[in-house]
Amino acid sequence: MIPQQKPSGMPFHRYQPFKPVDLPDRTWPSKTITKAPRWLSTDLRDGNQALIEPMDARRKSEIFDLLVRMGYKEIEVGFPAASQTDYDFVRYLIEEDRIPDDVQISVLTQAREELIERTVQSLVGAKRATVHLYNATAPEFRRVVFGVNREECKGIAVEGTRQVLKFAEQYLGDTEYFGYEYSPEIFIDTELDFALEVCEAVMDVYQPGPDREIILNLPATVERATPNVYADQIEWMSRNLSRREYVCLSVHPHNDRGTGVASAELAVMAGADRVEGCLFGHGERTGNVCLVTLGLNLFSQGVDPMIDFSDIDEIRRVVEHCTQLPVSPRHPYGGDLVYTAFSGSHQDAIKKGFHALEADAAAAGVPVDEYRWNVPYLPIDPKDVGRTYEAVIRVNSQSGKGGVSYVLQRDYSIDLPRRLQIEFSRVVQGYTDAEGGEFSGERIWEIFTDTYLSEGMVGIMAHRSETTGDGEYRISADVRLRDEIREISGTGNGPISAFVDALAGVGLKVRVLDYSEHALSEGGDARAAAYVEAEVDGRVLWGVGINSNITTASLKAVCSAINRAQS
Ligand SMILES: CC(=O)SCCNC(=O)CCNC(=O)[C@H](O)C(C)(C)COP(=O)(O)OP(=O)(O)OC[C@H]1O[C@@H](n2cnc3c(N)ncnc32)[C@H](O)[C@@H]1OP(=O)(O)O
Ligand SMILES: CC(C)C(=O)C(=O)O
Ligand SMILES: [Mg+2]
Repeated sequence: MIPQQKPSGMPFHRYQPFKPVDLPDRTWPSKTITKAPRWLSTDLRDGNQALIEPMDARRKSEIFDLLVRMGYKEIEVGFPAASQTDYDFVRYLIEEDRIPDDVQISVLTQAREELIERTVQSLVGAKRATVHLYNATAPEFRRVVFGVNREECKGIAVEGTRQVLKFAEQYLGDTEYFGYEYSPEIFIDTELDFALEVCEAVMDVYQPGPDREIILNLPATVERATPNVYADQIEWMSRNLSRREYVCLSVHPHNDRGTGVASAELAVMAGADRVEGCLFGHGERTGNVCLVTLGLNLFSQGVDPMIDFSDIDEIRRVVEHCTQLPVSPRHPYGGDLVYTAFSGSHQDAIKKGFHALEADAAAAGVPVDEYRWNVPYLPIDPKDVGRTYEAVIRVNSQSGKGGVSYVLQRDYSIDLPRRLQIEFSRVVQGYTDAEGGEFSGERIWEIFTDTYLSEGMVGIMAHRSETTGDGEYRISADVRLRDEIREISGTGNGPISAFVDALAGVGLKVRVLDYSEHALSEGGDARAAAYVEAEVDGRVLWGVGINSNITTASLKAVCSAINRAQS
């Protein structure tokens, strides 16, 4: 019988399900995103307001420069009426001419006259600037926070918009492009007809038109619904707003349910033109939607994100430094572990995938870096975001032969035959089980040399050989047998069989089952690795020899197999 789950005893009755939107002819589910939306980074505002230690001017400046370098063209730089630091930072950007001509900065304000005036004043001298005004419109906020009815709530937005225009006219005559953004905060919980009514009233004041767009930003201030509901809300607004061609419909998802990225993506499918978020998802509580994830999700679908993520570690370094918060090792695209496989079956598939990619690219005559990416378990090529392949395969107790042999090949050019891979991976498994944790390339090499290359009962000191007229191979060799040096000789059809014959003369019985070899390096000091699978005393095991002389390497491999049989 299937085990039965039991009631948790948790007070779930205190919560209500989110009401779906009645939109049976919704179109977004069959849409595909084919181009990047407009992005706005609010790292310096929403991101900053949620930090344990808000950024000082130097840190803000670092983030601003990073965003500009990455290609963000719309950047919310602060809440100037909040603090002197925020105000001064906006002034610094303008007065020190730090804002490129093609970057639109924006600043946020509550709909309160004195705050609006100070906010607009902070922008004096800016070539391009947007004032972003917000007021909460959801029923609970109208009732509890503001104590207003619908009409009064709409009045706050309308009056705030008038004041923005008044102060913009008073202070921003020299601004080449003045933009206006309005957010009905808590849009996600606002009755759709009311959100529409407020937005229309704001537009009636602002009068958007050709070359006078209005940004209507519809935030999931606290993400409370599944992403499909948010998408329905956005499609509904997009269909019902008047003057739609002059409206830039913007979304601002937070991540309370952990579905901020899905919400943003479905919202774009539903008609949103613009997305607000933060690098690595900083922002209030669980954060704003992550701009890195959104951008690289597009990239992974063959769509240009219009943002440069090619040095993801540098982006992460700056963000971690400025926010003083770490990025999770599991964070999509940027975390330390996201291009890493520890587990055996993943490593095996990745290793095969890399080989197939190289072979397919070569067959197509295309450089591998340009060839269509298709490697199991790796949604994008780590190199495309500036990572190397070094950290892709890492070894612990979950790893299999693929991982262990990949590391040996990558770090030491050792290309183990398949059955030796299996044998050695069991050896490594014994250590990982016993010691736990991750095993570095050096540690694996140490185990490899201890297992196959260390001295044992028998060792080869020197050898001489000749081929007779009838093709027979004769060898005489000086071997160390326990503590004695012995000269032994034998014949065969090659060095290995002749050596095996010679060993039989001193009572060491070996039957060679398989043999392979390869060069380890190129040039004058080239060394070779030889691998011998042998039956010794009824046991089948592998031996390895490494030497600059390939014959010596193969004789060492035979000795290695014998020594292993003694252990
Ligand atoms: C969803 C968001 O992220 S919104 C952005 C939130 N960010 C911030 O708040 C950071 C910056 N804010 C601040 O530094 C401060 O709030 C300040 C300086 C702007 C204002 O501070 P204070 O004047 O002390 O007001 P406080 O922050 O307590 O705001 C509450 C008052 O403003 C009103 N209010 C809040 N938001 C708004 C708004 N968007 N429009 C109009 N009034 C508002 C409240 O109803 C309340 O009024 P009351 O005092 O009459 O009850
Ligand atoms: C000010 C608004 C846009 C906001 O940050 C939110 O609603 O989350
Ligand atoms: Mg927000």
